Amino acid sequence: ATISETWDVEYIMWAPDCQQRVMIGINGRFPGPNITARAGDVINVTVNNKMHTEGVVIHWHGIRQFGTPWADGTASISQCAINPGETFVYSFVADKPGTYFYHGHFGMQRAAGLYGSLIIEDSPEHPEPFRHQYDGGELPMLLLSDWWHQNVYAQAAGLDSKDRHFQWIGEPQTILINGRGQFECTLGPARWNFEKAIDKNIQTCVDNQGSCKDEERCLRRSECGPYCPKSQCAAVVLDVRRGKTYRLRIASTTSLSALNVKIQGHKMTVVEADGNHVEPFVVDDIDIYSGESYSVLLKADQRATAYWISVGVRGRHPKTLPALAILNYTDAPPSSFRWPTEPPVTPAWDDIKRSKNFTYRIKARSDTNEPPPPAADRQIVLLNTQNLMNGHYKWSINNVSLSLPTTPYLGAFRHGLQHSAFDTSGEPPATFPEDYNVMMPPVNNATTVSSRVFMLKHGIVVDVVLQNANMLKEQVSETHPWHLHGHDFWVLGYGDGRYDPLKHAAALNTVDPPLRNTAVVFPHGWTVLRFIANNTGAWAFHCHIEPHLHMGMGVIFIEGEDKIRELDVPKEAVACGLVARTAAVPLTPATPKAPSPAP
Ligand SMILES: O=C1O[C@H]([C@@H](O)CO)C(O)=C1O
Repeated sequence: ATISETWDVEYIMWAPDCQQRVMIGINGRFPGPNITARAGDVINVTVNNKMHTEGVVIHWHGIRQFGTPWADGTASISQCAINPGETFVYSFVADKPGTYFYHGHFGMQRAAGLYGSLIIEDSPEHPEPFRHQYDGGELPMLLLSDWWHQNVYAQAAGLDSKDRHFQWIGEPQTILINGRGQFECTLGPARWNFEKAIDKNIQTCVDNQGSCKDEERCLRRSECGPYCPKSQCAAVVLDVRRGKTYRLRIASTTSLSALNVKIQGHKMTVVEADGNHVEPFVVDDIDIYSGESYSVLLKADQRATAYWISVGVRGRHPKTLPALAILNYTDAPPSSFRWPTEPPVTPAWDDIKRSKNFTYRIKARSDTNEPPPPAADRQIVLLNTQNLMNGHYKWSINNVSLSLPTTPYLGAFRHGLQHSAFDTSGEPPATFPEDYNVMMPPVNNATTVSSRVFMLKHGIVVDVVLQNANMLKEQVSETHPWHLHGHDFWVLGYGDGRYDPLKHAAALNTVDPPLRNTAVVFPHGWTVLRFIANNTGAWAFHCHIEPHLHMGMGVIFIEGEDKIRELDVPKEAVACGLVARTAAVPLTPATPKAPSPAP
């Protein structure tokens, strides 16, 4: 089947946390439309850029884009930003079942609200082994994000400013669940919604479109600031029936925050991560980093009443209240209703040991496991450091901070213009000095910026060692979730301190490592990944923290250079910069070739 959507991307006034701001919406709403497809379907999304003053692209996070690298939606990498007033059609195959989302990938547009959920259901050709284990069906997916009152243009300007004018974005004002949160208000609006959930006689003040029907009544009911006029911030309610088991999809598109999801009185069985099956394991709560997704099985096996779902910040000193949603047993007799006491408390933000325990437990599912190739053809070591360049804060990889060219890499390689489009003086470094101490601030904190790329021969097996380090300040190192475009990778292992192949290589897991598209590197630690470079294209690999990518925390892989020259890249994907001015070969017509299935 073919799923077709037409989207107008535009600035909208919206109140995601009960306070109205300008956001980037799709078809007049935030978050954008939910897309549901079946594995093997073709998804066509026509994007009209209705913003007057900036370009836009949409990235389909977790979709590998085999044969359609120009549809990956990364500005300056896989395509030109769609100009104001212009249209671009994304057409790609929903290659495998799983929990995904989409988001803007130009500037900091994701943090401005440009995102939505993308669910790919299984099919006879791509069955999910746990599909018969949830007799209650699926609950609405929870897409988690964080929200700032300062707009992203101010955030970017602050990050770009020099010396003492540098402004870090700080902690978010509000955590959002499906684009809804309650600023500085833990229980008010959530509690109102809670009453509504357990007593269907209390009429909602919100119509199906999310606008206000009865402003006055809702204002009276609100316990925490003006609520109903901003009914866009009403808490999410998940309805269940006692005795049934449900599938709950959870994904995080946060700009910064690592989160933890805890459902009062209930355990969860983790079965899927980033569209891959994991060996089922039972938890009280789950950690989720930006860029990750999970499916959990949830059995409604408690007393029939209503329960809180808390989403709290981990990994950074929180200044943000946990977000709340409600798990509501619809078969609760009114007489059995009891206010849940307090929402459950998510684990301490700095209990890194607990975070590691959770992450280390994730393994490939034993009955569908496809282990990685036993060895790699190439190893790339990526040291992550915070640096200063002429007074500007940067994040660097082996002392090189990524700066994107104006001509997208894919277009430059397709048309043989790479030597004029960006720095082809060689690859960026694939290692760092022996004597670098990852436990200490950099001795020399200067860095360089560059648009250089790693060139990967088609089909080779690549190992990446992500090496974390101390920041500019002593005794501080942060967690970074790294996301790879165009691929899943096997996560072979994690460890503390500096990765030493002599000591650690033998202990890497090549038996049942999980396949993922996002993996964290813990403070002062390392993570080793393996992937097969079998997808011709230009792919970003970067920290999924929006301000960190903005500050240069990423690298580019060019795969199958000669095969890129043969790709039928649609003209409108890359007709900007040098390609528009000097394309040496004729641009192919605007009709994209039908996307090909995964190899
Ligand atoms: O890039 C970052 O900058 C700040 C801080 O190091 C400087 O204010 C922070 O926490 C980051 O992750």
